[in-house]
Amino acid sequence: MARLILDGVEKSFHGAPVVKDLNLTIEPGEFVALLGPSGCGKSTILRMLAGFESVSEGQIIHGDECLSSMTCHVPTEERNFGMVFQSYALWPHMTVKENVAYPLKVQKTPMAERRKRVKEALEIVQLEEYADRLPAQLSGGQRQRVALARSLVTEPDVVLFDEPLANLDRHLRATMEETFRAFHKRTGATMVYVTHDQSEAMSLADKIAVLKKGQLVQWGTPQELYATPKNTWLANFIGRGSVLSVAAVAPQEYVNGAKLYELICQYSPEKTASSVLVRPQDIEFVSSHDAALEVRVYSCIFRGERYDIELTLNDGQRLLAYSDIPMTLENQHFVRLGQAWSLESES
Ligand SMILES: Nc1ncnc2c1ncn2[C@@H]1O[C@H](COP(=O)(O)OP(=O)(O)OP(=O)(O)O)[C@@H](O)[C@H]1O
Repeated sequence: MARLILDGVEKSFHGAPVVKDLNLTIEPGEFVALLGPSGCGKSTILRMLAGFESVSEGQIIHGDECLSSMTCHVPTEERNFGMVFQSYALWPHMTVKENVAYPLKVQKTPMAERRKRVKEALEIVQLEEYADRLPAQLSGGQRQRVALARSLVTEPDVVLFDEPLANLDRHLRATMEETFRAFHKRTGATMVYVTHDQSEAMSLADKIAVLKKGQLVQWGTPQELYATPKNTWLANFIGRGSVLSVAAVAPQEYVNGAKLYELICQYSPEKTASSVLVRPQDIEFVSSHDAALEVRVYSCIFRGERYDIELTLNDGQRLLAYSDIPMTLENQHFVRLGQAWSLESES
């Protein structure tokens, strides 16, 4: 197993850049998500990793081998990468076991070894009993598990996933996330997973590369992205919370409750302002007016385990808080904010 490095990778189509100066080092066995809105270049990056696309600049290195650069290009079939697509891409006329065996057939693996590996792969995705069925006789989740099994029979160093859960319903997605986690643990392969769903990326990946318009916005663990997002765009994209305009403060630092109270009170739209992220769990409803903000209830939504309360500050800004009990619209309350994270303005 080897490290996968994207070093200054760029991609342009007809002169229009879609991936810009991308630098990522993916450690062996890491589960990495490429996350971003539609059109940000995720699939293009995956296609360059797979070898379906060349790079316009920079290089992709795996271990000590150059996979792609201006001067080299290792073809897809020589990369030993597995691939799983949104559309499953199964052969409809082949049974489950024939589909799973297909990459081994192409590699001309001896029959006995082929049987053994197919059996093992079907075991990992818990589809042994379905080996003789055709894809049309399976559910969406089962078809995606066949695609998973097929991606791992060749014992790939890296498995690439392009929105593999996009066609499944919410319940099945949760089950499949479990399958992916188990699959990763069992195989230990490096995984690169494209998604536009932040909760999917957060729950599956060791590290996430968040992309916007072909550019890397932030690269870090899910916990880092949640706790210390770089800018206002990322703060709005990852997790739940409120971005507030406050009086000027240095970016990329935690602001404690007392300081935050001052910054909110000193804020005026005419002066230089900063943005801070306040997570709902850092908002406390209090009875004392002392160093507390006056708010009004704008909306109250039941979420099962709690209520989402949207509050309006005196200057009209909105703040999302949680409550165990419902609150009446327009009622006045006082809140104290425990802390906030200061953000860079969006570039
Ligand atoms: N072969 C191509 N020729 C020209 N433009 C392309 C080509 N492939 C992708 N693009 C453009 O590159 C940009 C990035 O596309 P890409 O499919 O990588 O985005 P994405 O983040 O995966 O989006 P989605 O989540 O919608 O699949 C888009 O503007 C797209 O139109």
